[in-house]
Formats: sequence, C-alpha cells, structure tokens
Amino acid sequence: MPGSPIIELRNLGKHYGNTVALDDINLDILDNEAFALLGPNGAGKTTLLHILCSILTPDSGTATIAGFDVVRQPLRARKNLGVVFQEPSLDDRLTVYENLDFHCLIYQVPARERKRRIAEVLELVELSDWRDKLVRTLSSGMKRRLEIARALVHDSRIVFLDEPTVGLDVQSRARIWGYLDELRKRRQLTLVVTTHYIEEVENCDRVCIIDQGRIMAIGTPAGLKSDYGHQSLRVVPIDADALGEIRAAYPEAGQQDDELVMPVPDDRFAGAFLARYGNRVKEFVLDTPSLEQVFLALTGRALRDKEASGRERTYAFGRRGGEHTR
Ligand SMILES: Nc1ncnc2c1ncn2[C@@H]1O[C@H](COP(=O)(O)OP(=O)(O)OP(=O)(O)O)[C@@H](O)[C@H]1O
Repeated sequence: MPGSPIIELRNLGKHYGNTVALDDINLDILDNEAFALLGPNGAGKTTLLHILCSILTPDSGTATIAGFDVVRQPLRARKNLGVVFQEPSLDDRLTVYENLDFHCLIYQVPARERKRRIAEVLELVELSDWRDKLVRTLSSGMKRRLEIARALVHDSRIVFLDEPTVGLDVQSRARIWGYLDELRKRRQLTLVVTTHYIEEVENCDRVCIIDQGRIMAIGTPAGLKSDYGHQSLRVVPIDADALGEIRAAYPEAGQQDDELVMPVPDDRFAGAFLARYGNRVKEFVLDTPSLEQVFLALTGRALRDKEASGRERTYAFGRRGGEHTR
C-alpha cells in the first residue's frame, strides 16, 4: 500500500533559454506507489526525472528524495535510486554479468553480496542463461530487461523508468510490466514511470498528466476517468435517411463516415435513444470513459505526436546499428 511522501517537489521550475520545460511543479510521490508521468513530446517529463537524478539543476524551487535535497545532498538523494534512462546506457563490450558487477562497484555493494544480488535480478528478468554473453549480442528487449535489472541490483527503494518500453513489441512490453508487478509483490518499491502508452498507465496507482511543463491533473486512473472522461454512444444508422433523421434529432452528434458519435449526458440517454431509434441503427456501442479521452480533454491533443517521436527514436537507434556504446 502506498505510504507517506518519499519524493517532494515544491515550486520546481526549469527553462532552456526561452523554453519553459517545468513551470512551478508541486508534487508528492508516495512510498511504495507506482506513479506514472503521462505527457506528449516535450511535456517536461525527462527534465523532471533528470532533476531528480541530479543530472540537471532546477532554476527555482526544491526537490527532495527520502528527505534529501537533490541539489545540496545529491549523493544521499541518489543512494536509494535506480534509473532506467530513455537512451540505452549499457556497455555493450562487456558481458551481462560485468555490466551489473560494475554497477555494484559504483554503488558500493559489498563484494560478498554482489553475486547473490546479481543472480537474483537476472532470475527476475529471465536473463540468467545470458549471464556471460556480451551485451551486444542481446536483442533490444533483453537489453531493456538488463537495464531494469541494473536499476534494481543495488537494492534501490525507488526506481525511475523513462519510457522503459518504447520501441519494444507488445509481448516484450507486457513482459517488462510483468517483472515490475512481480517485483512490487516481492519488496517495497516506489516506481516512477514516464510513458506515452496509455494502456500502461492503467497499471499504476496514480497518474500525473503533464503538458508544456505544467501538471494538468493527478489521480487514480479510475478517478481521472470519472472526473474528466465521459461516456459516448456510437451508432451506425441503417441508411442515409436514418442518418439524416438522427442527425437532425441530435445536432450535437459528431460524424465519422457513416458513424455518429454522441456524448452521453446521463444514465437515461442510451435507453431513450434505443426506444426511439433502435430499429433505425445497425450498430450501437456505448463507450466507457478512457484515459485517452481524459488526456484529450485536459490537453486538447491526442498522444499521437509522441508515438511518432518514439518511433523516430527507435529508427535512430537502429541507424546506430541497434547498439549504444556510451
Ligand atoms: N537540452 C535542451 N536544450 C534546449 N531545450 C531543451 C533541452 N532539453 C529539453 N528541451 C526542451 O524542453 C522541453 C521539455 O523537454 P523534455 O525532454 O523534458 O520533455 P519530455 O516530456 O521528456 O519529452 P520526450 O519524451 O520527447 O523527451 C521541450 O520543449 C524540449 O524541446
């Protein structure tokens, strides 16, 4: 169960020249919750995570992790943090084991514990059999799993994942969420995830919708849907006459090809429509509120531009030969 705040942001601001990346952000993330930052391209998600990791310095405001200020006490703030960055950051000239061992060394994991912890995280992400393989021989899905293992190996209490599933196929994405769920059952862990896959944030305890550096709404997926979503009725009339008749009766209906979409204002609406036009339609679907609708209502945009950016990144990654040697 989520507990008290473990990450606290107060009046946090960050500019790049004239671009406002974060505008007066106030936010508490709770111990042991799965928290999603959802926003389109350029919303400020990566900037926020980079400030929390002490990679970037904010222009104004404060951010603390477990009570430690990320600017004044960066080492202590980072001690309990595991990070999976958007861009792959493994050393592909080393083996799976060596990557993890090196990370343990940096985080001062005692030598006698290293082997056990590495074996544990490799088992979790199903890479035990790949322990001695060079990272360059792994598929992109396996590399992501290894990065997750690396973020966990120093027993981090908080894990940041910046677009952990971007560029992966549906099965690999489901697998990664499977590991994260399993992990949260095994131990206390706060997950902070940025994603543009709306279906992924349904798994999270709370979702923060961010756009142009500002928080638009925070809540549970169900709470956001009931506060900002709405039901809609989609019908396909039997012919052009029926379509014209229904359009005239419901001028608020939107039209897509031969389908009409009507906002549902109350519980009686669908029944009343059916009683009147039931024999004039060949398809009738009552859509439940979705987070997509919530996002659209709050930002005035769909998340599609973000998808293009994810794809571009994947292509860029492919152009570099699918490898990263940072
Ligand atoms: N180094 C930089 N120099 C100038 N502008 C930047 C820099 N990094 C980010 N920005 C701008 O700041 C804003 C926030 O970017 P940020 O990368 O934090 O967004 P994001 O939500 O993580 O999007 P994405 O997932 O596409 O990276 C954007 O307008 C972006 O163009």
